[in-house]
Amino acid sequence: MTLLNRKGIVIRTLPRHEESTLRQLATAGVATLHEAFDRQGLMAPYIRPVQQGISRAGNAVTVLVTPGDNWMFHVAVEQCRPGDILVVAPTSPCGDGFFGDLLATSLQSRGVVGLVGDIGIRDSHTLREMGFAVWSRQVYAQGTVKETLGSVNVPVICAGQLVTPGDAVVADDDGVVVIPHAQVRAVQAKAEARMANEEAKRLRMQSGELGLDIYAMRPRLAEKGLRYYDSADDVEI
Ligand SMILES: O=C([O-])CC(=O)C(=O)O
Ligand SMILES: [Mg+2]
Repeated sequence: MTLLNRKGIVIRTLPRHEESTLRQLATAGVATLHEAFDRQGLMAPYIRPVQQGISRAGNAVTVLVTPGDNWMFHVAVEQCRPGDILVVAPTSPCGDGFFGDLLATSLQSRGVVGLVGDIGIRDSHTLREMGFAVWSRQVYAQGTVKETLGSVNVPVICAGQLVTPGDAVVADDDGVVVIPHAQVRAVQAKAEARMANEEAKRLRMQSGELGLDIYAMRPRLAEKGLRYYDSADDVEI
């Protein structure tokens, strides 16, 4: 029986990754991991960072919230450990300001590396100042209440992606990617190979070599019918 979007539940345990794995994932970054994961795993592009230049990877602690109600954040904080990242999904679309610097302070004190949510957040200036990394659908000061149960650590759909507690969630300036726990090792290996390959290409491009030649693109472009002319006058009408 799936617990997807079931309310009124807190699961106390989740599978977690080694600190070194999370560090490597954060270094690889969202674009590389998405490619290494067969171009899967990306949350919708409306999820944006409130800061710039920060890359984070963590074990997903999921929070299912009712629109306009941030009660479950306080329940979630207690379940968090160092290296976790909070992933928040409302049961139906809501951009209220569920989260701000006070909750961030609480999460930071437990070693949580950031928050990703299909929600609104507030206190964005203070969040940047305190270095707590946040990715959200919008910044909106609208306050929320504490009346309705949601859940902590049940599977949720966040900005188009299924997130199961313990999945690796990686976020940077390019967006957010979710890698299911069991696939992290394989994706990480592919990402390492891809980074080595890109580094070799980067060196060749730095020295002025053309992508056209590095990738041997000329025959395929010709096959598709691409033609070169010395001047516009030479193009037959
Ligand atoms: O407390 C709230 O409702 C959200 C907030 O602004 C904070 O965490 O600072
Ligand atoms: Mg606040």
